[in-house]
Amino acid sequence: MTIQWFPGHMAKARREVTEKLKLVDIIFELVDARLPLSSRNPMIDQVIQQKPRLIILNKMDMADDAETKKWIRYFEDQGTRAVAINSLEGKGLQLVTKASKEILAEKWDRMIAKGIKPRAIRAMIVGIPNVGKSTLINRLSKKSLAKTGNMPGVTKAQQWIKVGKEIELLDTPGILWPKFEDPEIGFKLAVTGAIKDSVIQMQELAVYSLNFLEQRYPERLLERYGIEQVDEEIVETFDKIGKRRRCLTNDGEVDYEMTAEIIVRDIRNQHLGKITFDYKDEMITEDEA
Ligand SMILES: Nc1nc2c(ncn2[C@@H]2O[C@H](COP(=O)(O)OP(=O)(O)OP(=O)(O)O)[C@@H](O)[C@H]2O)c(=O)[nH]1
Repeated sequence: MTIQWFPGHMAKARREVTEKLKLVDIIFELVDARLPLSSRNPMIDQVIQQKPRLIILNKMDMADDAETKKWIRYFEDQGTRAVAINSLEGKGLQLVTKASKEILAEKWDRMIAKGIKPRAIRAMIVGIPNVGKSTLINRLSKKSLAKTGNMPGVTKAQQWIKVGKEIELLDTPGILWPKFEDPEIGFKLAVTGAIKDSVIQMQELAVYSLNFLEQRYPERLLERYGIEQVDEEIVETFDKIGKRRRCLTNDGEVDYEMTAEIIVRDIRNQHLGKITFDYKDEMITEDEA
């Protein structure tokens, strides 16, 4: 699957994030809990440099809980704090405040030791499209609608949202882009809805998804579609699902496009349960390779 991306947009987005970097104490890097690596911008480390960072695995309600735990451990082993939340329902938001305070505790202590009055922690959300940035900002701003004024000394007006007493969040997130060139990542982004369907080849995506489910969640696949076993050739399983779902053309042949759409929709609507598409073991093997 080839998906276009635009280096011009990428450079502009990067510039915007870099400009705002100096306004904040910490970056909230929002990722999709179903794709904790594939939904990251591959240049993120260079973009945010040494700025303290909290990785927020959003949409935890859609990801495999056991895998989410492993991912949090993975990031923390690498020296970056990580928390899992559900922005839609506002679950886990207190972890964001707690972790931010812990990450910045030493810096704040140093400020206090120098006689500087402690102030709210300033933060900015960055993440790829569709990862839930606006939902999180809305959710946090609902808790406290009061917005602070523009920051003095900043030419461009920045709106800050107060999150409790302890955090001030920039009201516009930084948008970064995923790594589109890798077809595997393209499929993962597509099946989780991060890429518009109009640029996706649905049948290819459904075949990728079936192969993935066969490897990782075979029992769910069999149960959902009432099939006894997955065939060696995934196309045959595809065929069976089409027949089961009565996705047929006027001549009684399986309508592959319709079947593909059903499979992808079922995954997105969680009819196959909570699924994580990035696996820590697979990623570690890649890293080590
Ligand atoms: N299930 C679930 N859905 C979520 C969660 N957070 C966001 N969403 C949904 O994900 C979709 C994208 O959310 P947005 O907040 O628009 O994402 P964004 O990162 O601001 O997207 P862009 O504006 O494209 O950059 C929406 O349909 C949200 O309702 C979550 O924690 N759980």
